[in-house]
Amino acid sequence: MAGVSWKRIVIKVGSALIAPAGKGTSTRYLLAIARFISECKLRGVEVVLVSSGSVAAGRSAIEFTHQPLPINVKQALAAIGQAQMMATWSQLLDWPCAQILLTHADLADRRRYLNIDNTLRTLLSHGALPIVNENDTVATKELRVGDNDNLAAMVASVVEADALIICSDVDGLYTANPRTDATAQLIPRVEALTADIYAMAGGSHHSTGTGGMVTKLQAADKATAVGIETLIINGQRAQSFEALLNGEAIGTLFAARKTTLSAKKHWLLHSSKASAEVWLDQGAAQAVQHKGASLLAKGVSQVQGEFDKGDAVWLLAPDGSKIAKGVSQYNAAELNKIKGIHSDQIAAVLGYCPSEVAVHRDDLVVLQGA
Ligand SMILES: Nc1ncnc2c1ncn2[C@@H]1O[C@H](COP(=O)(O)OP(=O)(O)O)[C@@H](O)[C@H]1O
Ligand SMILES: N[C@@H](CCC(=O)OP(=O)(O)O)C(=O)O
Repeated sequence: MAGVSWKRIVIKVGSALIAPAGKGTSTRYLLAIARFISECKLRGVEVVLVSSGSVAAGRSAIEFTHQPLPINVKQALAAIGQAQMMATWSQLLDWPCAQILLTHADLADRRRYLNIDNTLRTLLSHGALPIVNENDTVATKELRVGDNDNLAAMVASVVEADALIICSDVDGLYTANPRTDATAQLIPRVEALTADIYAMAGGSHHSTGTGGMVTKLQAADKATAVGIETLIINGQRAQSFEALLNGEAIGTLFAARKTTLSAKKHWLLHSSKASAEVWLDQGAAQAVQHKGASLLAKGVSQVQGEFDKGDAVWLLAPDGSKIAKGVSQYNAAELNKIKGIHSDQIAAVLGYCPSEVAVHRDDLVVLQGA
């Protein structure tokens, strides 16, 4: 394990640690985490904290009996609790704490993404501690990441962290949910996020948690894919942090994969939002998947969903499997008109031809295993 030889880390802290009683905030577990953060910073490691807990913190102010909480109520509680959660961290840390609230829409927009990147790096270079959470009060279903495990992986990718440390209320990934299966065994190291590994993960057992182990595996998948090693540790134990500082093995370590993707392609793959689908004919699917080719309008057989020029879209093989994600040079209506035709006929059909290709190879990522 790399221990404190890391240069930059992202630490994600779940609601169960911030609000062990299910509401309000408590320093019970945060004290050891704050000490760990301070020790890392003193040793020259840059730290970004992704902290959940605004909804749970807000619950101390207003009592709601409905379960699950309606979305508008969660948004109201987040608005109350975010300030309380930030204040609790600020009390425990001798460093300037900077609040960063993000939605998926912010990360999916290339310009906003670059601004987020700049702000985070500026804060780090000035010794501040960025504390990131989802902007729950403004995020609708379509705009949100939905859970802070995946958000933390995206943030780790933005700042090109060496490690993502997910602090939860369980020792790591077990072969099954240890709360329901007494025979479950802790897995100390995972080399690849296979279907067998995903099959081990269950949901959360408490009402403040989002996603349980499933979203932690998704986060590990995202982070390790871009070369960031990921750890799930028990943030309720102070010993977890002592072990990390001593470079001892703890929790579950997900080994980083070797990556050759550019930063732009990382963004495209993990942060850009794509919902529309562009279906390819067999020849185009082969060329995109195996020959590093751009997608020409001629190879497009069907366009499903709405998108603008510059939006990310999924590229599908004739059997409907997703083979790549790319930025379209045309909006959905235009691509529908020019699908199946040669590039030199685009101007005749549309009256203009801003691009010879529908998706340029530089703006396209082929999915691994596709
Ligand atoms: N295979 C598994 N190994 C470990 N924990 C699991 C597993 N499957 C489900 N879980 C559950 O996931 C929980 C942690 O996720 P969650 O409650 O969302 O925490 P957090 O608030 O830290 O994000 C554990 O407490 C456990 O109940
Ligand atoms: N953004 C939400 C937390 C969402 C979330 O992922 O919670 P958790 O599973 O406890 O990390 C909040 O601040 O309450």
